[in-house]
Amino acid sequence: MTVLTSDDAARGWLASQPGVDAVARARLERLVALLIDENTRQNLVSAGSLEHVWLRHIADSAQLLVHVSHETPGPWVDLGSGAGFPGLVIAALRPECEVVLVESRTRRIEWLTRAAGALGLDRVKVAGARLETIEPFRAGVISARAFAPLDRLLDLSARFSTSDTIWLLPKGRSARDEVTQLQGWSHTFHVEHSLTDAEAGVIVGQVSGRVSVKKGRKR
Ligand SMILES: C[S@@+](CC[C@H](N)C(=O)[O-])C[C@H]1O[C@@H](n2cnc3c(N)ncnc32)[C@H](O)[C@@H]1O
Repeated sequence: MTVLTSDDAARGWLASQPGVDAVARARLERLVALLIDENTRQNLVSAGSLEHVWLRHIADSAQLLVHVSHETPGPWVDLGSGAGFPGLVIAALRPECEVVLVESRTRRIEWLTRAAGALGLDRVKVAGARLETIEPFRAGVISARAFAPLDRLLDLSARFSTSDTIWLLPKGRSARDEVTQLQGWSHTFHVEHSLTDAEAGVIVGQVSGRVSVKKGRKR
């Protein structure tokens, strides 16, 4: 199991990924510079995490691409994008893919819009509203980092999912428990290990719909 433990290792890993050419790396460098600057004005990410920004935010986001193929159709919908993780990193690495960033806080909406513009990511759409109010559409991929527990995430966003939609959910240490305890959904979720944290997992899978849960049965 590979686990990256430093910014140097994270940058080396990124450079080795298919399709991550000099242009893509330059886009990520620019994103990091913009983030560090904006973080002096609003609290997008913790100051401590900026000391390891390539590991904690850039590689942590980019690792999701390992679980989809280049042909996986969009749009890629990132829920609760906040500072832009993972959504802006995905857009920077796959500029041809339509990426929808869902975010409700005004200053973060402004940041996401500005950053996407500065990076020339014209296939990024910032859906600046509460997720609950957004008209449903069919997502090719749904991602969400630090947004909501799995059961709530499904309740909020399954309306964007078809049985083909791939869900990619970086979940920290709770990943396995969240999948085990999930009830009421027919799904193929499993947990992949995180490349950036030995204790963390990424929930990967598809959802085919709700199922009824029988209550009160004892084995
Ligand atoms: C903890 S932050 C995580 C941000 C980012 N995904 C990351 O990992 O760095 C959660 C983000 O979700 C946004 N958010 C929370 N509830 C939301 C909702 N119902 N609709 C849209 N955005 C929401 C918050 O404003 C915040 O920016």
